[in-house]
Amino acid sequence: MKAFQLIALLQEHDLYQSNSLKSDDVSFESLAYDSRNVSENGLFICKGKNFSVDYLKQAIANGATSYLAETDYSDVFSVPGIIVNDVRKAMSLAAQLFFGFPQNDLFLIGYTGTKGKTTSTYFTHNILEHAHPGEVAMFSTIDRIVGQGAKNQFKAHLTTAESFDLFKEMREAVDNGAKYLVMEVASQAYLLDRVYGLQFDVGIFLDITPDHIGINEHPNFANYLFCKQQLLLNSRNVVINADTDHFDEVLAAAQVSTAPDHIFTYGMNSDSASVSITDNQASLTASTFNLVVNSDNPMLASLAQTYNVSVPGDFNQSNASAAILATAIAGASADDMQYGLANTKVPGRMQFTRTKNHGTIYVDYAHDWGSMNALLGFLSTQFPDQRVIAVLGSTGDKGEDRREGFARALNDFADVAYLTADDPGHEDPIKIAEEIDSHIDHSKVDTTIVPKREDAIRQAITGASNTDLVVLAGKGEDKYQKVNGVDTPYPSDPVVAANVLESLADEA
Ligand SMILES: CC(=O)N[C@H]1[C@@H](OP(=O)(O)OP(=O)(O)OC[C@H]2O[C@@H](n3ccc(=O)[nH]c3=O)[C@H](O)[C@@H]2O)O[C@H](CO)[C@@H](O)[C@@H]1O[C@H](C)C(=O)N[C@@H](C)C(=O)N[C@H](CCC(=O)O)C(=O)O
Ligand SMILES: Nc1ncnc2c1ncn2[C@@H]1O[C@H](COP(=O)(O)OP(=O)(O)OP(=O)(O)O)[C@@H](O)[C@H]1O
Repeated sequence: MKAFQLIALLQEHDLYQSNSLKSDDVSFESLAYDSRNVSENGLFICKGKNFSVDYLKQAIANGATSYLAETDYSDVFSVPGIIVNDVRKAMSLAAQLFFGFPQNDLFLIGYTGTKGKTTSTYFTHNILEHAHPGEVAMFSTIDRIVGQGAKNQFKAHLTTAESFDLFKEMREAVDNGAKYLVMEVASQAYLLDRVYGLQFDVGIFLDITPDHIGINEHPNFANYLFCKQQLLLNSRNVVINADTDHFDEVLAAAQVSTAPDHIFTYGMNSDSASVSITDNQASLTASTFNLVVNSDNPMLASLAQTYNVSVPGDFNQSNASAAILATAIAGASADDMQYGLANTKVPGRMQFTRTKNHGTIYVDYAHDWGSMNALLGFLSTQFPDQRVIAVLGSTGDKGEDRREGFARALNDFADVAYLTADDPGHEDPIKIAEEIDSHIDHSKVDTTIVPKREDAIRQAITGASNTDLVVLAGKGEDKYQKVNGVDTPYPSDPVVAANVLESLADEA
């Protein structure tokens, strides 16, 4: 990457301020935002609220020959700098340039929403993989897929990676033959300019409920909604859930930059949506629905079919419909969609085990009011004769208002609750459980506080009869508990449940 190319790009975006390079013809052979990862002849990016000049010092010692920053450090270091007025935006552009604009070789699908991003991303990946085997990359909260084989699949650190990592992984995917990329776009991605300058072929808005508001996240709900809407403003085609809260505002935001024939909507029994979900039938382990096409757009005509979804929950029919529209725009057939939806499992999302004597056990990632309400509401309304037994906690150090929300969902839909630890952080898990408990209506919910999660799961499963629905909520397949700033090893909910069933001689 030549310095003059970067400077020209920064100027185009009104980000450039000055430089102290001897010549703008110099090249950089590496780029890094972490001083520990700098290599020879590198450009080091100084960013972040915890940034310290010591990192720049270390970067120089490790081979940085220049830096990109909002602050001019020429009175401290002799190494020259490129000074900009917004280093996060500049980092995204530098990464795109350094990795050769990999997005230009990809059909790019992005999902935003408080809930359903990971599930819809998995659905989309599997539909497109059926249509184009080996050509579909996926960046989800759980994992990244940048090519074939185990070496090209790895765990994710963030839902949406820092721009540098994002474009690096995109480059790897393109070099491995990817032509499609489906990714989750967290609201923080726009808050922190991780996807600055990126144009999506399809941007999908799944839903919004208050969450992710607080220190290190969004200052208020208006900012959370604003950031989510940015995906629509940066997408050529837009798909919106007609049943989402704030639908009118979301649609109005999309209409600012997208022509009406590139805006698609879906909803439950909604005549005004482009496609509507009808005749939905749910079992404990799967569901089926029909899609009715209300639009005269010929691209949608073949979507009027029956679809089977192998991840239970009526909310997953909504996620499936989003994936159907997104992949239709990408050129997939109804056959690809039917195959993909019927053959997708999502780790830690509505993962179920049917036992012989202790009911059906669900491991699910629900960890805020919106998801808990959808999950418990689905089970208790669809299967009103079966008891719902929930095991849950609430994370420490953040989202305190989730605690009251969990109690509300339990009051509305649960019969029995075991309140326990879920990433307590620097807080006492018993105090968190007591806070949830203080909002519970004990005439409706039989509640027990059990500090250790393994014990809570054991008690819940042991006490369940063969018609009960046992929900282990919040941690999915996580193999750790965050305690006092440390990821403390934890076997994971599915493993704990399997061990309990083994000891009860009640494996499915
Ligand atoms: C608030 C926030 O998003 N912070 C992210 C951000 O931190 P930051 O830019 O403030 O960086 P920092 O941690 O203050 O460090 C300053 C800089 O010094 C560098 N450094 C640090 C140490 C050193 O020795 N040398 C060095 O150069 C760091 O690499 C960094 O560039 O950049 C870091 C990586 O560069 C991220 O790890 C970090 O995510 C934190 C861990 C986080 O938890 N973020 C959450 C809120 C988040 O982004 N969540 C979303 C949404 C999830 C959802 O929808 O559910 C996500 O996309 O995951
Ligand atoms: N459309 C939906 N509406 C409400 N709840 C949902 C929906 N889809 C999934 N859920 C619930 O939310 C949980 C998380 O789902 P998923 O991982 O797909 O969403 P996400 O947006 O990636 O979540 P997060 O941001 O918490 O990682 C599920 O385990 C389920 O309980």
